[in-house]
Amino acid sequence: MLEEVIKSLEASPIVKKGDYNYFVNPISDGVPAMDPLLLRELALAVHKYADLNIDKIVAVEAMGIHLATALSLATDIPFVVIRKRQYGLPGETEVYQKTGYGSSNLYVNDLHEGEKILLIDDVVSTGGTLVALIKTLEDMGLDLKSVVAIIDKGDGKKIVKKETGVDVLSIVKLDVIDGKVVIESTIED
Ligand SMILES: O=P(O)(O)OC[C@H]1O[C@H](OP(=O)(O)OP(=O)(O)O)[C@H](O)[C@@H]1O
Ligand SMILES: Nc1nc2[nH]cnc2c(=O)[nH]1
Repeated sequence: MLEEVIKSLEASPIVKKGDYNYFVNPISDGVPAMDPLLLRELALAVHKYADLNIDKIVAVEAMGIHLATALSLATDIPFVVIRKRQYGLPGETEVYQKTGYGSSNLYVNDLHEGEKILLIDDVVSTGGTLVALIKTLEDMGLDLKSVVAIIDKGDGKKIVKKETGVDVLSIVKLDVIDGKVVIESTIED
């Protein structure tokens, strides 16, 4: 079921961001172009393995948005985006996000105490983004039924588990070794 996903990830070029080995892929960058077959494989895999007894899908800007959109169309569940833009709307919550190569603020809107959600992002790597978001969303009283990071890079998922106790659902586990993406396992193994 994940043939296109694996083929595409193994072909990812690596670029340096300082010391950080950053793979470039349609799933996580929209570059090169995303083959709809690949997007469909991802949506089907999340549909199959995630808890979809939820009120909302919650996407992290930018590269969670297309994933949330595909899942929303497949399930008829609405989605909301955690943005990098501040709106200043009532109840807006700011979250500081630090990755292996940068940082920014994220802004949570239209999520309310007691709602059941699925949080989705493309990659977990240092865990900085998901750890900060999980802590904030739990503090807000949200019920995180599933936390999805399509790609678990390095120790990403392990770090999130250690810092928050949450099991991230990932579809592919990979690492960058000697300048290449190496797939270590998939959810189908
Ligand atoms: O586990 P971490 O080290 O936090 O890395 C994961 C985060 O890095 C990327 O976001 P980025 O901030 O680069 O934004 P983008 O989605 O706009 O590309 C990715 O989309 C995740 O949100
Ligand atoms: N595309 C991409 N996104 C990331 N987010 C965190 N690490 C990475 C990476 O290596 N590549």
